[in-house]
Amino acid sequence: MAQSWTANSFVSQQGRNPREGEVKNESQRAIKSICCIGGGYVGGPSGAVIANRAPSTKVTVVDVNSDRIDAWNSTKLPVYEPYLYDLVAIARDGIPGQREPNLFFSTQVDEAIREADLIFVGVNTPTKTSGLGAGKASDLGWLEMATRRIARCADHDTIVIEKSTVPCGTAQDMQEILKANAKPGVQFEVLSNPEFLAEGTAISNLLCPDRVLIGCFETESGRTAANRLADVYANWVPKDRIITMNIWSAELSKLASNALLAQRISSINALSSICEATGANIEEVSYACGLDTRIGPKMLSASVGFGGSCFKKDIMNLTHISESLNLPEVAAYWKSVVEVNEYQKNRFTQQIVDTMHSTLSRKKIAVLGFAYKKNTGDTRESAAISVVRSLLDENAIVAIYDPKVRRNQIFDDLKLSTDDQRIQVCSDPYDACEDAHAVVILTEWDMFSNQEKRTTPARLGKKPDFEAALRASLSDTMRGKDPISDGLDSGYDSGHSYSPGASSPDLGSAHVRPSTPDFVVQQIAKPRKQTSELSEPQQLAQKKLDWSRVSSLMQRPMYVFDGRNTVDAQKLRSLGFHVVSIGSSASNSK
Ligand SMILES: NC(=O)c1ccc[n+]([C@@H]2O[C@H](COP(=O)([O-])OP(=O)(O)OC[C@H]3O[C@@H](n4cnc5c(N)ncnc54)[C@H](O)[C@@H]3O)[C@@H](O)[C@H]2O)c1
Ligand SMILES: O=c1ccn([C@@H]2O[C@H](COP(=O)(O)OP(=O)(O)O[C@H]3O[C@H](CO)[C@@H](O)[C@H](O)[C@H]3O)[C@@H](O)[C@H]2O)c(=O)[nH]1
Repeated sequence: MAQSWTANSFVSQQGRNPREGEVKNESQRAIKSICCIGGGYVGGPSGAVIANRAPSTKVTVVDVNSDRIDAWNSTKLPVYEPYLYDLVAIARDGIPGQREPNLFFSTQVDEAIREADLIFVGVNTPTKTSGLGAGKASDLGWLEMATRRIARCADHDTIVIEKSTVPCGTAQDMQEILKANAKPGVQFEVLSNPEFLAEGTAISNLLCPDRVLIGCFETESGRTAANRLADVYANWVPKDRIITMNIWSAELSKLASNALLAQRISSINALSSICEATGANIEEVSYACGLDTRIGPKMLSASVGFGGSCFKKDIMNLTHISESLNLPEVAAYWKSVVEVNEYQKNRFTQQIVDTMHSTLSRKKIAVLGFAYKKNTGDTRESAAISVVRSLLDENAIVAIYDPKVRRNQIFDDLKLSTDDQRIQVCSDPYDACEDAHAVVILTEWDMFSNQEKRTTPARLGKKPDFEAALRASLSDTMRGKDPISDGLDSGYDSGHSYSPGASSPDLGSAHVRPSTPDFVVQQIAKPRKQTSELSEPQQLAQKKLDWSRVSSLMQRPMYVFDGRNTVDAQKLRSLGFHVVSIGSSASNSK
């Protein structure tokens, strides 16, 4: 695979974004038709948001999986994501008298390719399970198939966007495949536009992204294509958040972001085991560390381990790339992030067994939550899969409740037949808890929490103004001089992320999530009024678990193992539960 690891980004080479000051020409005319290949967790929500924010553009999401497409065309979408249904309904069905439908879901892949000016390729790129690089490298088979299909079908110049997460150099490969197979006279320009949405908050992330990265080849046609894609995003994303850079930087930035995020979780999880072995409490440690603005509070919640389809896959891919570049120490560094995650899952199960008198044999364990995180029905790489498997190995009977994961999915993930008597999948959490010896919380669904707001960190007031504080501190010694305007060296470390005069960053809860912007709430308010239904997130919020009722149903002694620090342990202890939380010392658990 062709790779250019030394290429500098346009931003650093030119000292400015290359989009600045460029004049639009004919080849930059507005994009009229967009195709998203791959109608999964990325393609579906991305298509819905583009269609919603660019109502004069036709957006067609295509997939080879007809069940998925049927679901996108129904009222039961194939993925659960707060506010997704509302956005899909507006763009797919239109609003009488206000807007025409401009979002379509189809299996007619060739037709959608032919019609499109711009094609997002958001197909799956899972870790290879066999062959060279098995367990580490990405399987690029689906991406290559989609690329060849574009080359075969497109009959006019088309911009092809690599949306899937891929190793560096993949865009170059796509460009070569397209060029070699193009119809006469048809030109393609490949861009990298990695997606940073997190499931459960996809709509917020897509509507209000921290940044949009557009990587392009350093040619005139590359920059023109990047500008045209930037114009699509400019329908709703502020221009300063749309960053253009070289294509390899964009590809690597995606893997790098995930690796850095996962590394924080493995770091805090490694610290959680030190807390358990001492008298420290991980929530307090996480809060204290997160107040340092260089560290910040996000992605610092200790847990039973990270899951999801991305972190492990992308870090193993980075490991593989490092090995291929003969950088074994770098490979070992990133691999250790995944190893600590495995350790955390095993450690949690070990705690359950140790606490329950070293045997789970024939004991009923209620598992609350099976998805890899709240607000999604996705179970890919969920920590729950390995924990439940270990519980079964200990001969426990496991009753599972999750508000969004389908019954068959759970059996598939556990590789068990649906008539296996050791597993009960319950549609009611109280059925799962009835006669249980222990409750194990594996997903942080708000409905399991017994506290108003999850996690301890309180919002702090605005950070004191640096200049004012400096003036106040030095006024005595300066004898009338102004320490700032008179050029006193403050000794301030410019490496700090906090710069004098800048406003304080958000110091909210450890698992900070952006809220849905007002313009979405206004739009979705209309269909809701007609049906007077509650949105799905609202319905879920109303189903809060009654822990007193749970206590009346369980066997004695009652254990709660909180793998997500979701409950207020003190409150549960007052109801007679014995609570074991991640990262609290055993002496605090009684
Ligand atoms: N899930 C996330 O939160 C997330 C976030 C950012 C980036 N990503 C990346 O985005 C990509 C897609 O992820 P996902 O979670 O949406 O995957 P997914 O498995 O949910 O969806 C991929 C879809 O692509 C379809 N597909 C595969 N080959 C096709 C082809 N040739 N033509 C038409 N359809 C085809 C599949 O049938 C499937 O429905 C991956 O590279 C992933 O790493 C995922
Ligand atoms: O403080 C935290 C935050 C998260 N998690 C866990 O980490 C996993 C991943 O969480 P999150 O990052 O919120 O979800 P993903 O949907 O996997 O999103 C990640 O992976 C996507 C796919 O590449 C990227 O686009 C996103 O930016 C990146 O956050 C989940 O199991 C969480 O429960 C923790 O244990 N502690």
